[in-house]
Amino acid sequence: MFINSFHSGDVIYFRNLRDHLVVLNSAQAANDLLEKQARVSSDRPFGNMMDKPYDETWRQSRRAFHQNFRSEAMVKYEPVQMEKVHEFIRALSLSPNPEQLWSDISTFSQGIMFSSIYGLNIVSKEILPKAARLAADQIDWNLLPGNVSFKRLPFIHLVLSLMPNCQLSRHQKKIRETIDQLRERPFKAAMEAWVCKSDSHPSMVGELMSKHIADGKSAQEVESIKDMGASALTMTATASFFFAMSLYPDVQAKAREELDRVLGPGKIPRLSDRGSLPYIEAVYRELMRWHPTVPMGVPHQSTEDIIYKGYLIPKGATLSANIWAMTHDPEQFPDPYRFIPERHLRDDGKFDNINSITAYGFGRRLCVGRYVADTTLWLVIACVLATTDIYRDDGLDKSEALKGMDVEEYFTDGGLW
Ligand code: HEM
Repeated sequence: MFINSFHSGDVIYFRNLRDHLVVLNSAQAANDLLEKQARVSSDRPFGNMMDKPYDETWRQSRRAFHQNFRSEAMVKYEPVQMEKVHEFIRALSLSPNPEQLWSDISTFSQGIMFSSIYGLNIVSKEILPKAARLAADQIDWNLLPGNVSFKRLPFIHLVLSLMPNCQLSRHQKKIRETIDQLRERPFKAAMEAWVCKSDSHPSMVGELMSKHIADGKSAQEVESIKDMGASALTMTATASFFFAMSLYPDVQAKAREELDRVLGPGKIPRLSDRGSLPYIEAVYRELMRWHPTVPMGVPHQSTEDIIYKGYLIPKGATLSANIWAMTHDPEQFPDPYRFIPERHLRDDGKFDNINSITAYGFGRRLCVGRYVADTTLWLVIACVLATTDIYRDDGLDKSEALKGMDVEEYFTDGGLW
């Protein structure tokens, strides 16, 4: 039986134009459908900015990306990460005003990704940060269930090309231009820099190119990693961190106490200090829970009919994991709207593996950049807390900052901007 809409507690189904849309509201449903049924739920629906089909090209690029950015490979990027974090802290201390902060956060997040993926040292404080901000807006819009359903209408591309000035056509054009700025141009620049041997950082493009020259086989791998830039997400997470710290001065104070006690005052933390700084780790985990960067996940698509709890989820259905609902489940996280790092501290002093951080998604499509995002965010949190006092600049007493304030107003449906 196929029905037009159903709601089975943690799973919602509805139809938009020709799209079958399924929203998974619990970790259990996401686990049942995206992990256990990964063989038939790992495609991507056509039309959003991350719509790589589940095929051999995806497998190649995922393998290449994983080899370069798996947990054990992270150590080679630490010098670049530290250099960029230091630049960022210097920029904060030189121009500590809120307007400049957004630009510094964008430049920093882009800087790390462009160094480690492309081996490029970006100097522009204008074009790329602006493009990353635009991408964040567009990812926002693209990832909400149903927002790209119009792309499945027959002849829609022809119709849009005949109406270049309608709002939808202009929006699509803007997306193409942003992708060009963030993906194609840096890739070309990286290729040229590699040919000129001017690249001094270890980088993914550099390594793949060397491999390509050595075995003559991986040109397609090199080409395919163009799609692998998602630094807008690190950028929005970093911005959320500053926002959270401005609201929770008590968390800042506890974090600073731990840093001073364990490392000594004035010492800048390194990744090797991570295991001895549980409160900083808990701040990072809470940041990923409190405002997950992609609250509705990146949609998956079923490649076969799936029967779930007696309902038919048809082949081609879009499956969106409602990460927001999962990380705000009051049964699992009491008082879920408050930023409480202590909820992640356990008696045995251990933390779950980062693969279990819900914000990084599910199954075979789990964020492939999670280790680079994880180490970058940890470093920025630890280093900023060790050197910078973050507070609201609106004359409010720090302890009064939260009273009567609607925190959610500061966020869009998808990300932060
Ligand atoms: C705060 C940082 C980040 C968060 C919260 C995040 C989250 C996510 C999520 C939720 C997905 C979709 C998973 C799914 O389909 O279930 C994803 C996919 C992906 N992420 Fe991330 N991400 C972050 C940073 C990054 C970075 C820095 C990179 C690149 C260096 C990256 C590269 C990717 C790629 C390429 C995919 C698509 C994987 C695929 O389709 O196979 N991400 N990410």
